[in-house]
Amino acid sequence: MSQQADSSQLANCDHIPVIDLSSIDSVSLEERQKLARTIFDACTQVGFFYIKNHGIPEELVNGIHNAAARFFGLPEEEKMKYYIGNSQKFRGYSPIGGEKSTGTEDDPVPEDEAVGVLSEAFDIGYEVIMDSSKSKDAGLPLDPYGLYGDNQWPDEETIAGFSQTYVQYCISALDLCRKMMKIFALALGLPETYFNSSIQTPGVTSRMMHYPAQPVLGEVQEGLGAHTDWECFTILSQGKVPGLEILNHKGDWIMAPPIPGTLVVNIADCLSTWTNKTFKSTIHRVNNLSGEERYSIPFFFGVDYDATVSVLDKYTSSENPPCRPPFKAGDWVREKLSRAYVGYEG
Ligand SMILES: O=C(O)CCC(=O)C(=O)O
Ligand SMILES: [Fe+2]
Repeated sequence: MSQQADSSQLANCDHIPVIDLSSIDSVSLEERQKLARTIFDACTQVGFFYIKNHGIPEELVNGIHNAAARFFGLPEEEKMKYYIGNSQKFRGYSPIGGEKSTGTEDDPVPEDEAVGVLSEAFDIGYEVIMDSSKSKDAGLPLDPYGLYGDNQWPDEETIAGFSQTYVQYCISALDLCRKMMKIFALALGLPETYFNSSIQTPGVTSRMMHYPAQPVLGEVQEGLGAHTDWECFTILSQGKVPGLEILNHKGDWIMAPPIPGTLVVNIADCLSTWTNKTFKSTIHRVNNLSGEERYSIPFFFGVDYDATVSVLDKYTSSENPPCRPPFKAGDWVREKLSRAYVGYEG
């Protein structure tokens, strides 16, 4: 992996910075620009950073972790009522071994060698009620990519308050993501509103994940194989148990252990593409060697599925042509999802 990955997928560091987001809402442009410069450095050197003072209330973070532990604690046949294979939009429960390591673009795992991962997941996608910028009766856009809607929520009798808890978390996370897109625009020397027209009905997904403890690195399946994320960026709440690692340019896996009061942000493929890979979409994986159960909640923020992701002119030159031709975000995400599960293509 480390030999083949291009440098835009490798962190150029030995540690992951912690960034204080207190000034994200500052009325002072100067303060916001200062924050944007710090974020630019983290995105171009590491592709990962912790955020503190991020504005997602602690009780929502604790609530979503409790909901995840309750969901994964259900008997297998109960969880399978929400099996992802019932959905044409990649929404629902994927059992242990149900997802496979697909590798990265530069180093894909061949289809016949892909191994099921040692984790189980429950996946949801964008709903209008998760979006504080929308009225309750706003509709979803036309969806040629088959990715909006159709969440399979467990009913109240199975887990009381589950969907409300998850939706509340998503509202708060989505608000934060919209603010982050403004700071990213500023960091790239663009107007803060640059991405606004592309995040009207953003391609948001989130999942709860459960990683059972694995005894020894390399002797059993990985919790989650080496990969990059596909959307614009991810906000990850990883509870109290370590397991996440990122790959650096020396080929070392750097631990990204939980830091109380913080969340982890990582840049993903679409935002990396916009910047002609100036922002790193860094390779990461999960191995839970802690001896404890690990739960995490990634929140993947993407642009509208119908938005075009296209390398910004300012990041190209005759020596540095666009890394990819323009593409629709929905095409990109659906293609990746269709390869991620064992025996299921959506
Ligand atoms: O569980 C984690 O810490 C990371 C999960 C992750 O990388 C993913 O779901 O893409
Ligand atoms: Fe990831």
